[in-house]
Amino acid sequence: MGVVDQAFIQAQEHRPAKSFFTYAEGIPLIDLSSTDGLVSEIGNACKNWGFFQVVNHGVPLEKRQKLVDSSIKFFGLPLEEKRKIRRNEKQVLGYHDTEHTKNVRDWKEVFDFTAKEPYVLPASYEPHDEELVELNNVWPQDPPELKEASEEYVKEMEKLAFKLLELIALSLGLPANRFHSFFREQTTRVKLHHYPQCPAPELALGLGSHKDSGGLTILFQDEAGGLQVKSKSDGEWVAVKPIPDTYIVNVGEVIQVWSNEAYESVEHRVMVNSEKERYSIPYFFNPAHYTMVEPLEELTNEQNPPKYKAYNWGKFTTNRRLSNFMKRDVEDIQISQFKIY
Ligand SMILES: O=C(O)CCC(=O)C(=O)O
Ligand SMILES: [Fe+2]
Repeated sequence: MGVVDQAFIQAQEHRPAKSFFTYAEGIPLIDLSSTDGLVSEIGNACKNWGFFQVVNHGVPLEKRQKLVDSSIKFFGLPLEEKRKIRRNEKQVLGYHDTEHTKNVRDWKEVFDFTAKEPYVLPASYEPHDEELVELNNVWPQDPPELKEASEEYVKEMEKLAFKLLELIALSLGLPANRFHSFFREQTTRVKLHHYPQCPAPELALGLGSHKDSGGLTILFQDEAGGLQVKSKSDGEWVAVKPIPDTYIVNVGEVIQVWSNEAYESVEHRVMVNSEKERYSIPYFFNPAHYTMVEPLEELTNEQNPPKYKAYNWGKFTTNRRLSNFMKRDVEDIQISQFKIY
């Protein structure tokens, strides 16, 4: 064993280059308060990048700060304290410090909660098992304000999520509310992330390269930075510059499939830093568990036939969650398994 445990070591081709602090131009910054051309700006950003940042997003800064502050307090507790609300295979909400992405351990600790209680999911990913589970959030005793901060935060975030969803629908030439019914019941989740300083940032990643599998992700990252996105134009990793009071938005694989690949979900990862720790909070806006995800009829035709077979969102996410939780011998489930060639 070297400075960091073997479980964290990325294969050579996944190790981060040293270009951490060079922020490339490109990731669009969109002002949500503008009335002119907003829909086409969103459409272009989704098409060309799959990622964009938004300002004037409507989420009050103090609500976010309250959650960030309570998250810092929580992660500052001794490990035994945090492990009292430890997540497990069945209870997927709570604290977790051994998350894996593609079978390599991530240099981070997390606290997961659902935006809508109860969180309803299939009991297993086996296709014929119809049993469901209903989960509720588990809050730590300390800090006591974490629960309230989280509950207030998700109320604000939901407004932003629906606004973005409408803009995306319009940009695809659909009615603004085209996606709403999928989100009437949701499996929306939030993750508080803490990426501690890492003695070997050239060998490990805070979060390995992946695509988000759900609907939309709306991410807060603090000023430490570290998020990188794989550019669609040249395949290079581009760092997303932290800009105060903005959110980073990316389309997940569910939108990729609904849009029949008009919008693609893009790979991203998090680099760690030997000097600075980092906090981030992704909000994963996800449809109801029973949603059958498939290309929308309006967006397909004879020239552009559906590129995917329908799949069940709940089964998909339940399967994927298991790989995040532990190292498995099998590869993670991928939407490419539903691709029609
Ligand atoms: O921490 C971040 O900046 C990114 C988080 C992320 O990509 C994820 O949790 O899916
Ligand atoms: Fe992600």
